[in-house]
Amino acid sequence: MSNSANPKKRAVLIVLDSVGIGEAPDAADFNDVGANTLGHIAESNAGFSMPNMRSLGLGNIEGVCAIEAVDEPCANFGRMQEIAPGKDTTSGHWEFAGVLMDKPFLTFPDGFPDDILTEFCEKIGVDGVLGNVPESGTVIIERLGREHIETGKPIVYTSADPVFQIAAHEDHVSVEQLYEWCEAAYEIVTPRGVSRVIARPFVGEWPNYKRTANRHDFAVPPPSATMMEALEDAGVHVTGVGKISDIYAGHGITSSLKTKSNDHGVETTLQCIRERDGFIFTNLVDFDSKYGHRRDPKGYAEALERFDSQLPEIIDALEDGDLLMITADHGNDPTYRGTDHTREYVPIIAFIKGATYGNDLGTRPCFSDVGATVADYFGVEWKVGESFLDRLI
Ligand SMILES: O=P(O)(O)O[C@H]1O[C@H](CO)[C@@H](O)[C@H]1O
Ligand SMILES: [Mn+2]
Ligand SMILES: [Mn+2]
Repeated sequence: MSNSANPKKRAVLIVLDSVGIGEAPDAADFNDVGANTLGHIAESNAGFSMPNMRSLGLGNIEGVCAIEAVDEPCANFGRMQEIAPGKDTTSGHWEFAGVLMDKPFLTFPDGFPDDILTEFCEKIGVDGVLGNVPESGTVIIERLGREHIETGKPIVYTSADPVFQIAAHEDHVSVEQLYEWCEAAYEIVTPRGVSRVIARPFVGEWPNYKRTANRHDFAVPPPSATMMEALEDAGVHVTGVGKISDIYAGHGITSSLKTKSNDHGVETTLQCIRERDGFIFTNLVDFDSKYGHRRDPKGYAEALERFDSQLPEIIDALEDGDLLMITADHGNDPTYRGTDHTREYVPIIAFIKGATYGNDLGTRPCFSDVGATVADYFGVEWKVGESFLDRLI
C-alpha cells in the first residue's frame, strides 16, 4: 500500500453514456463534423432545461451554448478531448482509467469476411448466419427475426463500433446457448481486432420484438493495468455500477452491481454512496442505447431532464470531503445521420463537497485526467494523465 493512500475516502464517477457537447477537433476523421449531442437535443426540444447540471456549471463550459452559464457555479467544470483512435465505449472508458491504446480496434463497415463467418458457423454447428451488416439492433431483429426463427440461423450484425453482435430469440435459442455462441465468436474475432462480442437476446412476437436484459458483453481485457487496479492495490474498494465491470473485463473492479435502466443505476449509486466507501464508478447507458442509437431526441431530452432531477438527491447523499465527477465517454447525437456514436468533446463536472467550486478546468487534452484525479484523491500513485485535484481542493 502506498504510504499516503486513504482507502476510506469516497469518490463517485458517473458516466452519462454518450452525452457529448460538440464536435471534437478531430471530428472530420470520424465523419462527424457538426455533431453536438447536447446542443442538438436542446435545439430540437423547446423548453429543454437541466437546472441542476446548469447550477453546477454545465453552461459555463467552453463551447456549450445550449445551457446558459451561471455566475457562481456550484462545481468545477471543463471539457475533455479523447486521444484514443476510436469513439466507442471501450476506448473512452479505458482512457478514463489510463489505458492508452497503441492501435485502434477494427470496425467492419461491410460486414465480416467469409473466413470469419465460415469458422464461426463450423464451430457452433449452423449452416449460415443472417444479416452480417452494420445495422441498428432493433431494426435488424424486426427485419430478420422471423427468418431467424424459421431457420435457426443466428442474426449477426455490427455497427460503427468494433463489435460482433449476435441476436437470437429467447424462446428458440436459450440464453445459455447464445452465450456459448458468443464465446465461440470471441475466440475467432477478438484476435482480428474486434473489442467485444455482444449477446443480444430478444423476446415477443413480430413486429413487437423486445430486447431483454440478458444482453451480455464479452469484452477483451485492457492491455495494461487500469487506474482501478492501482486503487485496489492500495486497499480501495472499487464498485462498478451498470456495465462498468464488463467494459474493463473486471480488471480493477472489486464488486459489480448490474443495473436494468438509468433509474436503477441512479438508485444503485445512491445506495452505494450511503453504504460504502471507496470508488463508486457508474455508467448510465440508456442515454446511448435507448435514445442516441435510436435517434430519438425527445426521449434523450427526457432522460437528461430526469437525471437532472435526480442530481440533488445524489449531491445530498454525499458527505463533506466526498468527490463527485460527472462526464461522458463519446457523443451520440440523436439528430445526426446514421445511428452511430459521434466524435465529440465530453463535459467534466467535478467537485469535492464542501471544498472549492467555480474553477474552469479548461479543455483537458485526454480523458485520462479523470483517472489521474481519482488516484490523486485517494493518495494513490498513478502515472497516466494529469490530475486536476489541486483545482478542486
Ligand atoms: O443498435 P444496437 O444494437 O443498440 O447497438 C449499439 O450497441 C452496440 C454496443 O454498444 C453498438 O453496436 C451500438 O451500435
Ligand atoms: Mn458509450
Ligand atoms: Mn453505443
